[in-house]
Amino acid sequence: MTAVDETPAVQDASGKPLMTLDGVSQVFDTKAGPIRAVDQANLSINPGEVLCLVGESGSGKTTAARMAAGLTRPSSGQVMFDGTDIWSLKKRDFRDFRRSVQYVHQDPYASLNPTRTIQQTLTAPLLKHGVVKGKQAAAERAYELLTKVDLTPPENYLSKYPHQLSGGQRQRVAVARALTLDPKIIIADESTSMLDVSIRISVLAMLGRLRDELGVGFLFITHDLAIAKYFGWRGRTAVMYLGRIVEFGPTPRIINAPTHPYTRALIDAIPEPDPDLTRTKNAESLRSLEIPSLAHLPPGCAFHPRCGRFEDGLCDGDVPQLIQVRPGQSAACHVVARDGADEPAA
Ligand SMILES: Nc1ncnc2c1ncn2[C@@H]1O[C@H](COP(=O)(O)OP(=O)(O)OP(=O)(O)O)[C@@H](O)[C@H]1O
Repeated sequence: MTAVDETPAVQDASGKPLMTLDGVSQVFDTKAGPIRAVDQANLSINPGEVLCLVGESGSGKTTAARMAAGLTRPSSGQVMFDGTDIWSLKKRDFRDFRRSVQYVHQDPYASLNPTRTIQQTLTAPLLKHGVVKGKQAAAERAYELLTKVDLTPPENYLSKYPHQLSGGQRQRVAVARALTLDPKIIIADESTSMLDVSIRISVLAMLGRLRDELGVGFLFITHDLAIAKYFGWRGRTAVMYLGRIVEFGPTPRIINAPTHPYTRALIDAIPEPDPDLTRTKNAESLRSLEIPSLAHLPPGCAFHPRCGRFEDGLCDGDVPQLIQVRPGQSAACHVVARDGADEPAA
């Protein structure tokens, strides 16, 4: 088994991922002391690829996504886009980068301007960035975008305000707005978690269609592995725990053949088992349900106080490194590193 400094990436014909997070960390000063919300994360997104970031609340998903979007600057490490560190870009190039990477929030109600109609919401960025010339062309494009996100007939929506729409409709408008600037990557941050199940499924289906039709890459953030499975099956998934990536690999492997005890526990915790999800032979036993504070991380593996496979002296010593455990799949677990990963079921 070899240590991986960089998460192995499926690359495009040019051989380069579109975006990489290269050893990025984010430290926040809090009342309880400094916390590492993200600690030396390596991730890459290839053109048109879905990369899912999965973990419980507080694991650092949003913090990582905000760094990827250029909304916050990492405390250390680099965010590379098209081969360049985004924080070394000149102002105009940085603006272009921000256009290329669009963020869709969990709560569109908070991100859509309540005083703008849907038409104004969609035409403002088109006109501001000169994507189209003139109000008529902008209105036509807004019409097309609403059709793309299945808000039809568009004339029923263009003059409405966000509060006149349902949650699912607002989320579709937020996606349409993200599409106004022809992004190369969409960061979808728990973007369906506030929706009822049936609406969530229809919004996910719409996003999946856009993923396939537009060839846009996704950084797809969710606490729910079943949703990562649904949306990111052909992509890769990174599992985060307390600021660190603990397992990474092709989504089918993460779902059907997880190796890290934390990933296995997440799969066991899915309340209504998806019949396709292969359950680990024995449900992963946890010693504790309590998540440690980022301000007082346990020594060694941060998961060790909860882990059923904890070994005294092994797991509470050094921080485990993310190492390759199967081709394309890596995990940060001392026990898996020592014993090797089981062969996945055929
Ligand atoms: N600006 C900030 N200042 C201080 N602490 C922060 C800040 N932003 C996030 N944190 C802390 O960093 C940790 C990671 O937060 P983050 O929002 O990235 O996690 P998450 O996995 O996205 O969780 P959730 O699903 O609840 O959004 C949390 O402990 C959070 O309280």
